[in-house]
Amino acid sequence: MSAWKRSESVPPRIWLKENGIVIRDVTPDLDNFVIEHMLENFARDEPLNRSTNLTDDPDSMAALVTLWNEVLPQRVSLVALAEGTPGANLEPVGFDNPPTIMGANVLTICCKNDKKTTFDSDIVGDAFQKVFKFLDSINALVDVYQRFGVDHYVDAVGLSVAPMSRGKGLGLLILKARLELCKGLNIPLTKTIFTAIQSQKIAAKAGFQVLVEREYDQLKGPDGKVIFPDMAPTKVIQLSAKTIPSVHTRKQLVRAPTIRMSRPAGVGIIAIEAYFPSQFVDQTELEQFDGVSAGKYTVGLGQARMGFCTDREDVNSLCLTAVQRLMERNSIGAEQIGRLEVGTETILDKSKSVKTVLMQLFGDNTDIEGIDTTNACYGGTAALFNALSWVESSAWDGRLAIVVAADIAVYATGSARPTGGAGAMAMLVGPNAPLVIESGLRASYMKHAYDFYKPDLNSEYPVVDGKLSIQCYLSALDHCYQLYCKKAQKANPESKVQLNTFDAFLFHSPYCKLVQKSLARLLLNDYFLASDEEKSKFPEAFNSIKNVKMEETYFDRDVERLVLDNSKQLFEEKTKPSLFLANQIGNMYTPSLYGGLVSLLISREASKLAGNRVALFSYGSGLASSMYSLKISTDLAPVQKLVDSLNHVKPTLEARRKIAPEEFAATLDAKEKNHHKGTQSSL
Ligand SMILES: CC(=O)CC(=O)SCCNC(=O)CCNC(=O)[C@H](O)C(C)(C)COP(=O)(O)OP(=O)(O)OC[C@H]1O[C@@H](n2cnc3c(N)ncnc32)[C@H](O)[C@@H]1OP(=O)(O)O
Ligand SMILES: CC(=O)SCCNC(=O)CCNC(=O)[C@H](O)C(C)(C)COP(=O)(O)OP(=O)(O)OC[C@H]1O[C@@H](n2cnc3c(N)ncnc32)[C@H](O)[C@@H]1OP(=O)(O)O
Repeated sequence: MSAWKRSESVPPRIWLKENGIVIRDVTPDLDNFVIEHMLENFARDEPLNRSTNLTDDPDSMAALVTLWNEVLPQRVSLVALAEGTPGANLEPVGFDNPPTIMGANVLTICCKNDKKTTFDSDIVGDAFQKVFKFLDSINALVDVYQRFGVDHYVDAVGLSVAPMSRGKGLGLLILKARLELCKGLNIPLTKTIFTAIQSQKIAAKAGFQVLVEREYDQLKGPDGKVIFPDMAPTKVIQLSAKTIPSVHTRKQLVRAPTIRMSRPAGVGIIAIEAYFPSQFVDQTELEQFDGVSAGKYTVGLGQARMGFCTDREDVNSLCLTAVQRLMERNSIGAEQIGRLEVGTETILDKSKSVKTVLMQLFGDNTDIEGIDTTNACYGGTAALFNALSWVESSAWDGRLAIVVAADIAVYATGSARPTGGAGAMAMLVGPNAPLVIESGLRASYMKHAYDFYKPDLNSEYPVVDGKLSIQCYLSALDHCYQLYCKKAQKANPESKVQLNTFDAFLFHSPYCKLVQKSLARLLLNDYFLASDEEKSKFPEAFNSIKNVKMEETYFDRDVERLVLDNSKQLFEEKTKPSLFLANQIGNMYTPSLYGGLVSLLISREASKLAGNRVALFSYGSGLASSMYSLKISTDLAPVQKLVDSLNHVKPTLEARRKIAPEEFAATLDAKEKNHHKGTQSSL
């Protein structure tokens, strides 16, 4: 039997929950129940067993029990239970509260250096021996270690669905759960000999590739007789395998020297949840109400609607809703979370963190690291970086992390008021993610500045120097982009990073017009970073800016117009789709950049997102900024799942209530009057 051992840092878990069915690990308390189920169903109905009348042979039945008893302690087998029945919530089962098993898949890990399995000949019955030897001969037809460049994989020692539950897609669900288990345990491949027509059909649906196929009626023994007669309706036996795309195989690891063996693979964002208030003010109506020229907010700032909170919501409630919905939508149990990070600049309490408020959602699981992180709009990114570092660290225990960025952005009356907003974005972080954060590629720029700050703790409103804030933002962008390009070039001298390197460029969005100017600013950077030969490929008009100094161009109208005109197409393709929520909700502060990510994900079909490389720029006044990048998985299924989980965003946004500017202003006045005057308990 294999020497492989499941790490104790991956506790027993539910791998899939769908249609009222839970597919979970087989824990020791379930072993005997699973064996009983397998004896009653698999031993009787599996075609080879049926053909050899295995159930009539007590020795063969005993051999099966021995086999299952040997592999179950590896703790990779799966059992399907109905939600709400004993064991479905991972609670222990016993003879007082026995589980009702709907299906099971006994699984084992095979390692390259394993000794060949042998069984005590005393207990090997004729039927078992016949089946076992035959399966061994099929296995010998292909060396999966060599073929897939792996040194271990998951194999099956019996798949069964109880007769009452057959014909409802449960077998496929079990195979899908097996793929989740492989991902969770970092196993790059699963292989199985599918002996029945039903299991061959579900294997094809789960994405298994047939490696070997033999027709039963052509398989004859030395006596010329068919070895397994009466196999109808099954005609063939298939040996099939499926690689787990987000788990790196040894071959892939050799090709990518930057990935250390000890790191979990594909660390990034697994799922994301968007929450925003259910009312908004229309920016055209706000222009009229504020008495400014028509178009100032809608064209000048590029904003259509601004979401805002009434006094029924605060940052705690925004975060509670976003985190709870993230967990529910993705069937994540409280026990699966080991770190929770909050990024916010909306301070309700000078000591108690929002994170501790969120602990109400985690029941008995009090072993959750993380706390709040604050620096203007940058806190969400700092929180994400913390979570990623934890997953890649020696402290990681195999559980997932949640990062939530949430803020209520409100300004005093005046030119900044139309640049408010509110919302929360919660992200599930872990290995084998569909959005993998690129490792070793981050550039930060941090500096002391008073462009936007909140010195008055009795007021929700910031003090803001509008012009300085724009200059700080654009200067931080220049520094981060240039450093990112430099670091990327150092890591890979053969490829130069430019705007065209990325399929999408996402920015923190204080207002959409600044983001358009920011993308244009990157074109200016590309020009200044270009060699003379590359510069000659830019439009001739760029010659006029050959000798200007970057730091003198923040408010230079001619330079701005030149780069804006020449980056229009790039903006439409790479950035505009990510401004959907920013345009409809406004500046959410910490969630703004992650609202950009959600907007990108809902802007096109999953097939057009798969494989995309995305750059992200995060900025928080004061100032802290970073540029980093992520790669969307080329495996369509997890990307599709992520995109599907965001189907609610557009309809929810459309269902918001429009509030007249008068009522919006009155709401903000009331909030201003009552700010920090309430009791200690959150609404
Ligand atoms: C807060 C953060 O999230 C951190 C950051 O990123 S800081 C960087 C951004 N800063 C902020 O968001 C701070 C808060 N907001 C503010 O202070 C202000 O809203 C602001 C500075 C952004 C704008 O203030 P303002 O005084 O209204 O600017 P103003 O220059 O008159 O108008 C803005 C734009 O609308 C245009 N405009 C004005 N009236 C217009 C009209 N009727 N039709 C079309 N456009 C019009 C202006 O030409 C200007 O465009 P350009 O920038 O291309 O010249
Ligand atoms: C790894 C191994 O152990 S391989 C051996 C598999 N295990 C066994 O044979 C044990 C006994 N059998 C079982 O427990 C179950 O039949 C399982 C686990 C194989 C499959 O269970 P379920 O998920 O309920 O399968 P279900 O009855 O829905 O059939 C799967 C597919 O086969 C098709 N199918 C069912 N019976 C037949 C048949 N007689 N002829 C052709 N196709 C059939 C079904 O239509 C379905 O295809 P569809 O989804 O395209 O409609």
